Amino acid sequence: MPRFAANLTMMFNEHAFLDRFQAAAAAGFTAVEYLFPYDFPAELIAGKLSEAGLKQALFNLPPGDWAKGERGLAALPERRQEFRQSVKKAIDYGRTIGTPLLHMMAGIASPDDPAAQGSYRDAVAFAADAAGAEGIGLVIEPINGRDMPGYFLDDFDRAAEIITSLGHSNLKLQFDIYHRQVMRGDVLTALQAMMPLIGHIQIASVPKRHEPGTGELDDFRILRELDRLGYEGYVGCEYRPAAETTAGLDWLKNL
Ligand SMILES: O=C(O)[C@H](O)C(=O)CO
Ligand SMILES: [Mg+2]
Repeated sequence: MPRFAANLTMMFNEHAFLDRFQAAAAAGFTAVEYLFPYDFPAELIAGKLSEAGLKQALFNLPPGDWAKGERGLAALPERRQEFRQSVKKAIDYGRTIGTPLLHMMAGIASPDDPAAQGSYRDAVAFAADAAGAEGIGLVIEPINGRDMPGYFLDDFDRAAEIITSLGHSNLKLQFDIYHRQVMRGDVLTALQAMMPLIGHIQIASVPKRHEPGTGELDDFRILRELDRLGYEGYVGCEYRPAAETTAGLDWLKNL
């Protein structure tokens, strides 16, 4: 079975964020991911990882003003300077925390807008170069429009084309099984076809985004397929527990 990373933004919400590291370790996780560490000093996050004996799998670049509905800056040409500062901040955090991957969100913009398209491609190249210079990988993730209306990167094939055409060795796809099923289905075929491009995978049940094994997909068959396909990255558990987090972990114990 693949290596799993607890998503501390979605899971263990019974605890304050900084206490979730120990809670995840106590529940048997060896790695974590989360959206944003920026409310805390990077050194404090690094200390929590070390105390809990956890590996960092991934976190996101700053998204702009999340509370105001911003979901990334890369496709917003008027925000180029702020975007470039966000890349530096994420890399500074990544250097201190020790993450192998950073996820760059695209932003709320029309995928048909040529200015947004140009801004996004330039941003991906800039961020991949900057992260690569530090030995860090960059992933981009198609996100479905039901959960995130107006999100620029709303198509797996377009994400694959950007990755392939830009050709950065550290630029990979974040394949969220939940989003794939909501957007397009055809999960196993897409995983097989895109495996050379995939740097990170996430899982949650569809449609409720709860624990794997509680939705319309045979999540456990998909996880076995990842083994067969030779996937060696992490699977991020980016799901909202249906009830108390540890009470919902039988799916992991019974794998
Ligand atoms: O929502 C998701 O699936 C993404 O993984 C993310 O990082 C932004 O919410
Ligand atoms: Mg995701």
